[in-house]
Amino acid sequence: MKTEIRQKFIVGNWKMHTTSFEAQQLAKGIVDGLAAPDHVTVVLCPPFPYLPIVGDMLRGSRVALGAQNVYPETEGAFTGEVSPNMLLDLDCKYVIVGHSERRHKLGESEAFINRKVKCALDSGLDVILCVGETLEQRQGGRTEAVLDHQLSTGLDGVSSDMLSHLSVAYEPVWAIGNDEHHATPQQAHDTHVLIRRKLTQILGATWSEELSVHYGGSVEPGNAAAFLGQDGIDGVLIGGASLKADEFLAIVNAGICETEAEMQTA
Ligand SMILES: O=C[C@H](O)COP(=O)(O)O
Repeated sequence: MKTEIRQKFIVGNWKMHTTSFEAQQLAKGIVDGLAAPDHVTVVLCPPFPYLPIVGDMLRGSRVALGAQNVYPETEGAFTGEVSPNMLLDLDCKYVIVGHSERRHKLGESEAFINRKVKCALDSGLDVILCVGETLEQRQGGRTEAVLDHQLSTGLDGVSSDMLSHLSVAYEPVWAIGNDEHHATPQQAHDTHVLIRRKLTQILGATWSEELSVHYGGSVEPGNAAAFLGQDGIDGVLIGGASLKADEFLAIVNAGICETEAEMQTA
């Protein structure tokens, strides 16, 4: 049985997928099919160019708009970058920071990710900070040390009055979009325990209990309930399965069922 009930999050990260038409249709399919009650937060993170189109589709619905990245300055000579204010101007509420694809494919450093976390929070965005170890790090027994470092540096200097706008997503790099290696719900749970312990050290017990910690890595309709049913997993960050409205909605429904089951046993 879960020890507490935190708001469930179901976040779709479309990564660098869809055309403008597909983005519009996908958002429409999700809005039309959604029956999420208040205790489930649903967020869609389309590519930057499609934020306005998707934002239009989400207006008046229960689905929030999020971005996949942000630059840690409010404005200036930063060719090709997008500021927190621009995201807010497009009605974004959330932003993903420190996704493993940006850490490993685009070389983002811990210090840069920390600047993004603080700038986005200070600007008024809600931040989803991603952390996770590579397969090599896991096999080398370094998972806990890697997560400790990512959390300590990522959250360095974040003031406590901003913490209600922060959540953490655990995404083992080896389990993302990977047909060969999948994390089991038990592995995800065990690592969430490590993360919660580290959050307690950094933020104190009260904030650690308040903060939502999500799981991401090959979540799909068939396994979503097993992940969402784990004690300490408060939501899921979905890549591939968020690109089909029916699959994404099935995962949202798994979140609704898990939360209602928890409410009955609380
Ligand atoms: O942001 C989402 C994660 O990278 C998970 O992606 P995936 O569901 O395709 O494994």
